[in-house]
Amino acid sequence: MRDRRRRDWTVVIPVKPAELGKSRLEIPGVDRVALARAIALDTIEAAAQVARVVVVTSDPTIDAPGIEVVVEPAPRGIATAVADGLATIPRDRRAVLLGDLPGLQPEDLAQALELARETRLGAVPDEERHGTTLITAREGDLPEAFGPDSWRRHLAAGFLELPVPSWSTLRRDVDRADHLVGALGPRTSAVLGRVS
Ligand SMILES: Nc1nc2c(ncn2[C@@H]2O[C@H](COP(=O)(O)OP(=O)(O)OP(=O)(O)O)[C@@H](O)[C@H]2O)c(=O)[nH]1
Ligand SMILES: C[C@H](OP(=O)(O)O)C(=O)O
Repeated sequence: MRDRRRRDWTVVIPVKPAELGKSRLEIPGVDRVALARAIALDTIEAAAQVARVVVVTSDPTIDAPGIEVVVEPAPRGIATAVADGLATIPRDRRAVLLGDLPGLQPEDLAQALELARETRLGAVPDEERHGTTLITAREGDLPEAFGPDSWRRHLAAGFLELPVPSWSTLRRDVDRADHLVGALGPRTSAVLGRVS
């Protein structure tokens, strides 16, 4: 029962083609394209353990068992990708998760989705509280505002902060090399030559 209740959320994850993704993540000796792909797949596979997952991408290598893929003809920006994904799912219990959380623990997403039942629009900031990693809508519109300084803009748009702990892995997005700390998913660890 508990598992069924969790999976009644649908999570849209937009993912740029790996060739273009994670452009700020140059690490000497590491294949950036492989790293970008691994980061996205670790995020997707963790999310798929606790929710229905719809990935929007134009990259055929971004796929995993049990997920649905909305094929983008070409990357046209995050807003268009999110809109394409949201258009394919029912208008209740839906969320958008960014695809750059390679240390995501499924339980942390499950906890946030449980908290999201208490508010119409919920959101989780990244550790620096500049960006946003997850937005949720219990029902109705989901007015995303991803992009630079998105946390401030999501709050202004009426999203309420979901009270996840400060140490939640949902808050640990990876944009720069110094963000690659702590436990990481198996694919990202393998590309970096670390033990997961
Ligand atoms: N499908 C799709 N996803 C996108 C697009 N633009 C951004 N994203 C995704 O949205 C999330 C946040 O994107 P960004 O921070 O802009 O890009 P990034 O690849 O993570 O990192 P940078 O290249 O360093 O900016 C990531 O999951 C991206 O893959 C797009 O045009 N199409
Ligand atoms: C898109 C952006 O994410 P970042 O560039 O930090 O991945 C955001 O937080 O809205």
